Amino acid sequence: MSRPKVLLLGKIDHAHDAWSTIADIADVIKPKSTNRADFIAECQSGALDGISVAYRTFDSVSVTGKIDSELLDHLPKTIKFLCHNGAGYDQIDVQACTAHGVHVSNTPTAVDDATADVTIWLLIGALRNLPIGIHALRAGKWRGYPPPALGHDPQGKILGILGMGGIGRNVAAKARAFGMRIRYHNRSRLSPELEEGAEYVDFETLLRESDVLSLNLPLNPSTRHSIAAPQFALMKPGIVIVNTARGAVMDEAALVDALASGQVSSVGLDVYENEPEIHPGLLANPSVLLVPHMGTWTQETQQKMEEWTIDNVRMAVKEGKLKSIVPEQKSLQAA
Ligand SMILES: O=CC(=O)O
Repeated sequence: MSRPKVLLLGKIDHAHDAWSTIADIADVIKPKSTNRADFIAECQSGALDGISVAYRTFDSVSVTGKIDSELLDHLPKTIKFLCHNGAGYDQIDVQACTAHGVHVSNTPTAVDDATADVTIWLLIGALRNLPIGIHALRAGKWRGYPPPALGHDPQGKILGILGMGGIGRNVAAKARAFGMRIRYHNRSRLSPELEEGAEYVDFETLLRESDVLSLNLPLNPSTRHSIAAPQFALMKPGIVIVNTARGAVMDEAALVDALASGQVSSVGLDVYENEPEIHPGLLANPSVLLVPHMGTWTQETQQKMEEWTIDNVRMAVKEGKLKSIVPEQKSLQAA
């Protein structure tokens, strides 16, 4: 019997030992292409024929483009599993994968601590006006007393969390240590054990009453621009917003307007609507805290994410199922 074939889209940077175990159970194929047109031609040439499982990284989008219907039409019909290294899988059209019989996995839980840590860092930094101080110091404008804009303490403030999955709950746990009062909105209310005292509120109440809003929801067609001009208008004036989810869950141009009017006093952002481009209005604003998509950017977490993805590849090859199939496809896989 011929050996299973696994397609590697992107590269393994950390979990080399775990990846080497895949070579024991399957032939690994790496595409030669460096752009979508060539990749499609490579599929058409038959070079990838017979693959049943693919491992993909976030950066491999530069080779394949989005995993959409067009691409799936060109991939060999033998592909049944797509193992994505990352928590967010907005580069993948899951509906199209389902229609093509491809099951998709991501890396939940592996990213929770690192992403929540950066969320808290951005939250405290934005709340305390640290960017203004940092800019003043670097511009040689520090005269021995802090710049005039006073920050705010987190203690007693309402933190509204939009999206209470693993990352949202981890943010809540960490924010409690800073004395914040936690409220959340989610597609569905959590069990009391998962809520751990966080108060479930409707979306509008979350917007109207939060002092700080943390965006921790996945990006998909129904969450795109969840926060746009009408939502900014409902918010408590002077709110602080933190986004470590995906840029496009918020309308970046409307955010720039809300900052200019003072409706939003500051933001801490790890993600942007058109990465790696950043709206010039954000770059020009000294009171916003911006980092370049570094939520999971630690040695330990990158290693965990690769190992998690490799576990999915191994299960797909050996058992024909995934360790962490994405929620939209849960019903397609028997427990
Ligand atoms: O952005 C990081 C991830 O989706 O894992």
